[in-house]
Amino acid sequence: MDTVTFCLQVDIAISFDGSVVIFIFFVKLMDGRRHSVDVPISRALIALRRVRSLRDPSTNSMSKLSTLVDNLNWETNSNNAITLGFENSCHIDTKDNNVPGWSGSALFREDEQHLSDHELYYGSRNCNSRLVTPGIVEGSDENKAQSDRYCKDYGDKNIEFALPAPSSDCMEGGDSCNEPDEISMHPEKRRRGGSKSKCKKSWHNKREGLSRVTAGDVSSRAGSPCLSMFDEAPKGGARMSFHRNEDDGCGISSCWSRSLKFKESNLLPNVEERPLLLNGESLDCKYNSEGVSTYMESPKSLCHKFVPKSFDELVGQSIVATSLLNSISNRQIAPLYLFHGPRGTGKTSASKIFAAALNCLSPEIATPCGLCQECVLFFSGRSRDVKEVDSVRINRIERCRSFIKKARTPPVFSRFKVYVIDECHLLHRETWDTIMNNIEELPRHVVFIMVTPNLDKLPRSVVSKSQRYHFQKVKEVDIVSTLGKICVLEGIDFEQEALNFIANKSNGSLRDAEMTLDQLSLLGKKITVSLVYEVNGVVSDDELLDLLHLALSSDASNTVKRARELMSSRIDPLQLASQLANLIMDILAGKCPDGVSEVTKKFFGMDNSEAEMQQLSHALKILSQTEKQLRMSKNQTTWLTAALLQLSSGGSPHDANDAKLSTRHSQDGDFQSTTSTGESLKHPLACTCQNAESGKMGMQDDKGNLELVWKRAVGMCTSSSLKKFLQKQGKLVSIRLTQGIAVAELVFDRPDHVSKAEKSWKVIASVLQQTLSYNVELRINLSHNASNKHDKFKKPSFSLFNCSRRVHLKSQFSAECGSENSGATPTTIITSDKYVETCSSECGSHAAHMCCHGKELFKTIRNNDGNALSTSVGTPNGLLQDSNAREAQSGAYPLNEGSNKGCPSVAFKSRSKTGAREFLKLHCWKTAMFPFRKAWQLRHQPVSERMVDYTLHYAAAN
Ligand SMILES: Nc1ncnc2c1ncn2[C@@H]1O[C@H](COP(=O)(O)OP(=O)(O)OP(=O)(O)O)[C@@H](O)[C@H]1O
Ligand SMILES: [Zn+2]
Repeated sequence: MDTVTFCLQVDIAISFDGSVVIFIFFVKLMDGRRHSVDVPISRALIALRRVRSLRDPSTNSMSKLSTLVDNLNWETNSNNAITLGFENSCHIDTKDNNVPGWSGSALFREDEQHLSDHELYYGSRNCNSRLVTPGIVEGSDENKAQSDRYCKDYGDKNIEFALPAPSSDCMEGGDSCNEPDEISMHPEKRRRGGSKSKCKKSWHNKREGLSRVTAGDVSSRAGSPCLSMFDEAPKGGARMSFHRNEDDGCGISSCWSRSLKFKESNLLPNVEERPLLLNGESLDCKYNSEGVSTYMESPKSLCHKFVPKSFDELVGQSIVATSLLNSISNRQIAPLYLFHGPRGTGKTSASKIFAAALNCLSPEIATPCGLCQECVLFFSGRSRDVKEVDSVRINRIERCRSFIKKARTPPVFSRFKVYVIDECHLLHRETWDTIMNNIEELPRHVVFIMVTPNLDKLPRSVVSKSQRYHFQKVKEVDIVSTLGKICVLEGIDFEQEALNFIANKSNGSLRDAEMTLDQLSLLGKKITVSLVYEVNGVVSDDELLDLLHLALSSDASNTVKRARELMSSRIDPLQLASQLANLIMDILAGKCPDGVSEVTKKFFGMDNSEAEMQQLSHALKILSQTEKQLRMSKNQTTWLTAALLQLSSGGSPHDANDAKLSTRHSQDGDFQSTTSTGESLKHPLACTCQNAESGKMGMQDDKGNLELVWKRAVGMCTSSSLKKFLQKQGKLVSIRLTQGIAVAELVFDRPDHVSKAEKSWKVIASVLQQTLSYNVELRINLSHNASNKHDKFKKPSFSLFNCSRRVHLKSQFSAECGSENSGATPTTIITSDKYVETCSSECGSHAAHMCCHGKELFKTIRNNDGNALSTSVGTPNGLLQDSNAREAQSGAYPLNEGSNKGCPSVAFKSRSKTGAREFLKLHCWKTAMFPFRKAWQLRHQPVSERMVDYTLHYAAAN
């Protein structure tokens, strides 16, 4: 009689609602070969019965689940399957035969009476496990109340039915390979109680030899996500274990804090169509009461949704990606990695990808595959061996020690225990010390990935001992193409220009770009450039250029108007300053932004002269200083406006009618090229405006520069005696820029030298003007040392004063000054504030302000705004006669204030652009006594309290 041999094949599965199904098949043996491995059903039952041993994670009590298991209801159905149901409404049901596998955690819900919510680890496409559709077994009413209690008690707890994985000890030669059929409450416990058999196969081997699931492993392998894992796993290791998503108290969160939480059911009917790595959606699937998947928790943002999950998806970091991949394939894994670089460039994402890749079981190089169990565990935020560490929490020393202690224990499932410490610059010195002291001794399976945007804040020893990977800013072109892809995938209508603009403004941060896009997409409109401007509170490049042009043209009134207009409604002052600075940098780099008008494109021509470039770089400096000030200021609009008015001070006045910058060239053509001490030497004034915080423009004297300037200026003197005198006795001690004028301070050691120099002040001012290409205001002072010697002459009540003379480079008209004596130094005003008298007479549209003292007559011409336009001493003849400038003479206003003749408003307005504002603080000072009448530096007075300004037409100075 033929004997037909059968064996039992048992498959076990868990359904959508958390019910457990056991399928038992009778398999006929043919030709002495069996098609499946026979496993005694008792073994499977034992496995499930061991659920009793599960502890209540909150109370550590076993009782509740024991009762639960007691309520298991075994039934057979027409498919010869045995259905295991929980009595009560906890039932078992799988909806689709195509379910490739299972491993899930059941979540007991208060509002539902059955195991309503479970988690599923995706199975491999290659998985051959078989599942049949069982009938639904409804639980009886008798135990409803009891079941309710469980549902309540475990409302927030996950019961995880985790598939066994090869013990990580296999790699480390640890103490256990998994004990068959063990059901443990926790991996740690499992390990402790596990078999001591050694399993030393290399991790690499685990990637190979996928084999079919057989009945021998039924209870665990059915639906294994990655079969290769189980080829090396101990047999039949069905495991059920609690998993608590709680912090273990040592600063290690048990899952990726930023990963999508795997909260909901994911027994997807067609997992192949939802590759894990495509986007975050696949993790957010929920099953409703009908078992139909709905997307419950959509990704929070585009950044979230398009978080890169493989090295391929990491944009613009190919060198880093290649290097990391090679280190994995060459198995050269360092204990400490340091990912650093600007924010939003993919460091954190890359650390996760690398962590996943380290443990990925795929034989493919392009890891992580996203499909193997390790990847699935990891990307669902449930890996127990890859953890994100809160850098702030482990700053407590005991926590740090506990963290290190835990790191020593072998991995639960994976090859490597990977700890990612984001924002690691927040770690304290002691924490670093603890980590670094232990890092050498830690087992090879421990890998730290430190992430920081700020390498400078890390201890040097850490930096030098780690494998550093720098994440560069993502290129604009890469950002644009990534945004484009996202728009296409998301069905967002967009203008290419808008994407270009977003990319341009995101400063190399893909995250910033994605966030902007996200925000714009929520408006539900086509993303256009104007929409981007509006939403982001930025102004277009054309508008910026317009403002910059006005500011550089010294068109004060329009600059103020335009700036106010923009800042009142459209843009934050800080943002405007930063945009302007960026624009200037673009101009300096010869980079023309897209979409600007033809006229404005002229700004970006390559033929900007050196002087124009200097003016721009000067403007850039002012803006950068202003930005610092703005951060501390409450009145940002005013300060930015004030700064804009200073932009023109870096060069010659700008011709408002010309789209190009029009700074005068230095007559000394080779001045910039012959200097040798760097950029600041190219133009001595370029470095004089460092001290904006103090409210002064300049006063940062570069000794070498000043000497050079003085040498050159003196060299231009035609009179050899003067040249000699100035060379020997004179010293240029400072140059500072203010309102487009270079205020040069000369000192002499003796009062008679001061007097002598003053007699030649026009020549000195002129040669300085030629050297600097700036309007020059000259101050001739006695040197500090010398003045100390003459302390006896000082009178505190009057102090000492500046004598300043100003030479205007380009103004049409200038005020004039001078004494009666042609060519002689005009007599300095010898009066104090209280003696100033106001004359109410009018000069056309200009009010004349007169002050008298002794023999001198001073007057200040003010326009209707109250701005002083010029000051005169005595008759205008002195200087004009002295200067031989007929042109200037024609513009000189007459002494007779009542007449309009010679006092054209245009002339004065032009004049006012460069210097009028300074005149607001015009004071007349009374000197102490002879011989200090003109040459003393007022040490304890603000330098801005200026003496009478003498102005000289540029031509006159020549
Ligand atoms: N190189 C990149 N490739 C692909 N996506 C990126 C890249 N850089 C940033 N992103 C996007 O920005 C998001 C945030 O990136 P990530 O957190 O990795 O940047 P980070 O450099 O770590 O920033 P931070 O220093 O602020 O932590 C990602 O989810 C992704 O959407
Ligand atoms: Zn993988």
